[in-house]
Amino acid sequence: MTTTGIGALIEVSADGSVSALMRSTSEQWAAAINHRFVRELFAGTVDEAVMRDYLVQDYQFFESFLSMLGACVAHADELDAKLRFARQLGMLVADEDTYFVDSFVELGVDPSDYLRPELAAPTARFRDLMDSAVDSASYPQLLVVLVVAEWLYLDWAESQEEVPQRDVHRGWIDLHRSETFRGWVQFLVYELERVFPTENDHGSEAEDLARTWRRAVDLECAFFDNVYDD
Ligand SMILES: Cc1ncc(C[n+]2csc(CCO)c2C)c(N)n1
Repeated sequence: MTTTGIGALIEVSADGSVSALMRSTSEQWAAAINHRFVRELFAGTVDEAVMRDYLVQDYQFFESFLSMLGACVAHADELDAKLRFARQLGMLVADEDTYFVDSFVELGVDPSDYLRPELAAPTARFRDLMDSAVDSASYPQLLVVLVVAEWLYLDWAESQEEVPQRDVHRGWIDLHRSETFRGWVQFLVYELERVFPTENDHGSEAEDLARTWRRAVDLECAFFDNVYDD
């Protein structure tokens, strides 16, 4: 076992499939975890409208994300894994949803503004990608999207020590950098390595998964870029 450079908090086998996926997107990954939004979040200087916009769009992302976890309860190939996904769903309802709702109050965003907003293009594309993974009923496809979305967030949240003062900023960082969150990401990575199809048996399935991986990393960058675009 060894670690890669970026994503070093998580153990991956150096000659495994996940390591190869990681290498294929190292530049885009680095661009995402060092994004202006991340730097301003740590500094506590994110413009109020940018923070509002980001969280409103991310709440829409969150909805499809929950569907993916539900699909993993349905399609994981082992009982232990199903139980792990079910526990994560329960935790998200308690912690993540509470953060969103409290933050919308702090930022003065009404339910009418955050429940059915117009989707930005990256949000719509991300939702399409997640909804396709759900429709595929394929555990590896679901895992690829989950690993990118969760590992990349762990990576940026652990990238700096000092946290900002305000709840809305600090809370978003803290949600993604606990020991528990790291354990969850490690679980996802082990699962993806375990079920990843071997080239010989399923060459085209492996290519499909690699495509999904690259698309997810690109969309993470686009999701951050979008809040500065208008
Ligand atoms: C665009 C975007 N990508 C990834 C995440 C990460 N994420 C989604 S749900 C969740 C809860 C933890 O299991 C986390 C960390 C995000 N929020 N927004």
